Amino acid sequence: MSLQIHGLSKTFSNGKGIFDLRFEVKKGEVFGYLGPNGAGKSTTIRHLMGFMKPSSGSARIKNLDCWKESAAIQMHVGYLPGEIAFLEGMNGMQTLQLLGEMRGMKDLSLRDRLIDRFQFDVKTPIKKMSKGMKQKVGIVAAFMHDPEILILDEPTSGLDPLMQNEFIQLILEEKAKGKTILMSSHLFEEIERTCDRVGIIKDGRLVAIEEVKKLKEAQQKLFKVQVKSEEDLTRIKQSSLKVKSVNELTVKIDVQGNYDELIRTLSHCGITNIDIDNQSIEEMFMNYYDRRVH
Ligand SMILES: Nc1ncnc2c1ncn2[C@@H]1O[C@H](COP(=O)(O)OP(=O)(O)OP(=O)(O)O)[C@@H](O)[C@H]1O
Repeated sequence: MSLQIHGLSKTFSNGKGIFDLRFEVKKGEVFGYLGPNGAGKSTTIRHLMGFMKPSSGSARIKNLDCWKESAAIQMHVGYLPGEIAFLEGMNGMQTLQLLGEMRGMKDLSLRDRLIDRFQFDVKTPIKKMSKGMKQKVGIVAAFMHDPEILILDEPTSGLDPLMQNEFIQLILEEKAKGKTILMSSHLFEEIERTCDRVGIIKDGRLVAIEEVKKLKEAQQKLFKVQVKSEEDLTRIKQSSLKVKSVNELTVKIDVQGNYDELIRTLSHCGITNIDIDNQSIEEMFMNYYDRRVH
């Protein structure tokens, strides 16, 4: 296991925090960490980076305790914070140079390739940079030393769609190289395209851990079928199909996985049109967000 969270709890003085979190991220896995605002994603990540001491439980990376052995851990990890704090008065390149020196980096070729890839002017003073530009500096800083583990807190916030796509490609390349990645996100598309599993956190508690592949298999499809006659409608209503609504001769049918009954029933009907809507992964996640946790 690359990363283990075992009964991790942190209670802030206002009673908020994270409570008894338990999950693991395997070597070579991309794990998405999802949840609404204030759910506890950044707090979990801060524990992984050794910036916060747990109230109880532990976070471990490469079998090292994240609080007690944070310096050793940071050598293996690339970290992109949710809110990046930069030193005043420096430009992008000076910032990356300083961070590189702190890591004792000799080979700067990956850094320079990343700068080219994310297309930003490194000579711009940080304080004049837009949020997206600062985010790009942060991405380069997280990846430039080719770390084996990446911990990324909302990595694409502030990036435009083109750059979000570039970032997704970068994650897929790193994944192919066997890197272990934990990333928090609000963006379902980026999770769907990159992650093997997702953990869903709400009010500081983990409400679900799912394989993205399984989620996709469980995806519901809504068939909007227009039939020729009232008799066709009756045939559909009398079947075991899950009819969601009927409007004149158009019927909406929910289908999940099993298509046999749908095909059998429709084969006896006159059909004038069929449209299919896929339930988005986002809608599926929303079901988890709405679940009450006791
Ligand atoms: N240092 C702190 N002192 C008190 N409360 C805190 C502290 N840090 C976080 N919290 C609270 O803990 C909860 C979890 O916050 P956290 O920043 O981890 O959420 P998040 O899931 O990262 O949210 P977002 O998506 O908005 O970034 C929130 O209610 C937040 O207000």
